[in-house]
Amino acid sequence: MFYLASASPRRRELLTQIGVSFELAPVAIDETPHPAEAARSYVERLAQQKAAAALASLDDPQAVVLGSDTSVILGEDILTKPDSTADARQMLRRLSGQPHQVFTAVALLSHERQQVISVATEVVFRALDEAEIDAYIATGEPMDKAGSYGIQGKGAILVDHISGSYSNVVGLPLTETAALLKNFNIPVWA
Ligand SMILES: Cc1cn([C@H]2C[C@H](O)[C@@H](COP(=O)(O)OP(=O)(O)OP(=O)(O)O)O2)c(=O)[nH]c1=O
Repeated sequence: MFYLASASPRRRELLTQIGVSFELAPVAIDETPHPAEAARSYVERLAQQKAAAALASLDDPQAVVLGSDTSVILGEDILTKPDSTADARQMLRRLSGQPHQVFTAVALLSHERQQVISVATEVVFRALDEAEIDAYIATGEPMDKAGSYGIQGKGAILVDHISGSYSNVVGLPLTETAALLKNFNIPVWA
């Protein structure tokens, strides 16, 4: 059986989009970055930990589990989900007019083996004014999303352009995920 170790509605929708069948096995882990932890190491560690926690909670020797993590990287800083509207405002101010990177890691684990990959997409916001930032926060959309925006929702209005995988920004890089699933004999396009 194939399990998605995620509470993210985006990841459910993205996997369903490419015709993958799965059961949900969401987990909660500590998402605090280690001191001076590099972005790629951070997202790969969390994806692996989410998948490992789900695998350990399942009574299924045949289980294959997918864990994933998405973070926004601005310079040296890792922007995760905001913990308040003030935090969201601060992140959106910093992202205004700036190129940044979105990293998503995907870990596939079974009791026999594991593979972890990560993908980076560059996103460039146009310059935002305070009124726009406030109006966007008032929609409620930023609060459960890394970097305080959702490119697939109303946040699309903030984005000037991207370079790289779009689905990676939303929460799962589909091309690379399909390749990983193939390695574990999980069918896509079903
Ligand atoms: C940048 C960006 C992030 N996101 C979302 C994807 C992720 O759900 C979320 C980042 O938080 P994550 O910790 O990666 O995921 P999650 O807590 O939502 O779910 P789980 O850990 O159970 O898998 O931000 C968007 O939906 N759109 C975007 O444009």
